[in-house]
Amino acid sequence: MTNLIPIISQKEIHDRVTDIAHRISSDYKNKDFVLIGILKGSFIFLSDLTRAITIDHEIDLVGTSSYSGTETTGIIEFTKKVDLQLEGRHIILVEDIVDTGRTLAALINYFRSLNPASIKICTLINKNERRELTVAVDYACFTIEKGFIVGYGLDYNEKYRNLPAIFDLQF
Ligand SMILES: O=P(O)(O)OC[C@H]1O[C@H](OP(=O)(O)OP(=O)(O)O)[C@H](O)[C@@H]1O
Ligand code: HPA
Ligand SMILES: [Mg+2]
Repeated sequence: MTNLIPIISQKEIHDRVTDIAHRISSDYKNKDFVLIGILKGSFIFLSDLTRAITIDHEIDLVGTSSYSGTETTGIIEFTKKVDLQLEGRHIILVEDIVDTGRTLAALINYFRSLNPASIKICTLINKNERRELTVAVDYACFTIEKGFIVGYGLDYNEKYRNLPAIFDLQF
């Protein structure tokens, strides 16, 4: 038996995503920058974030996968690489959640090798309880201590991504 406990409403998500989009719009004024969504989990956050940013930017997507159930396998598989040329450009990696930090640590290594002008991290949820690797998060909509989170793009074994709000999945 699992239970879905509501923790963040659609209105709270909308308000925070709008705030972060405005901060990015101000920080990147007159800069050439690319939002890079990390699939699959970021697809809903990315689509709301990009539409709330008020200045020109481009979008690319990278895919990684490492979770089985609620645990990381520790192996970050790349399921899709980027298409755009990123050398000399400012990039913002857009995540749904930073948990152990392993996915972002692997991605930062990959993106550094492409010689961008800068790399920043934007996440919907920054979750501290299981952090193993230090990741400098530049923009976080929500910081939470613990739980396994689903909805608004986040899944448990590929389910619940379609839920419009954010829930703690309890077992
Ligand atoms: O900080 P970590 O412990 O590495 O966890 C965070 C990563 O795990 C999830 O991806 P997942 O591998 O489940 O792929 P998905 O986005 O397709 O669900 C999530 O979307 C993040 O990318
Ligand atoms: O709490 C989580 N929920 C969904 N996917 C995840 N991937 C890492 N942590 C999580
Ligand atoms: Mg997942």
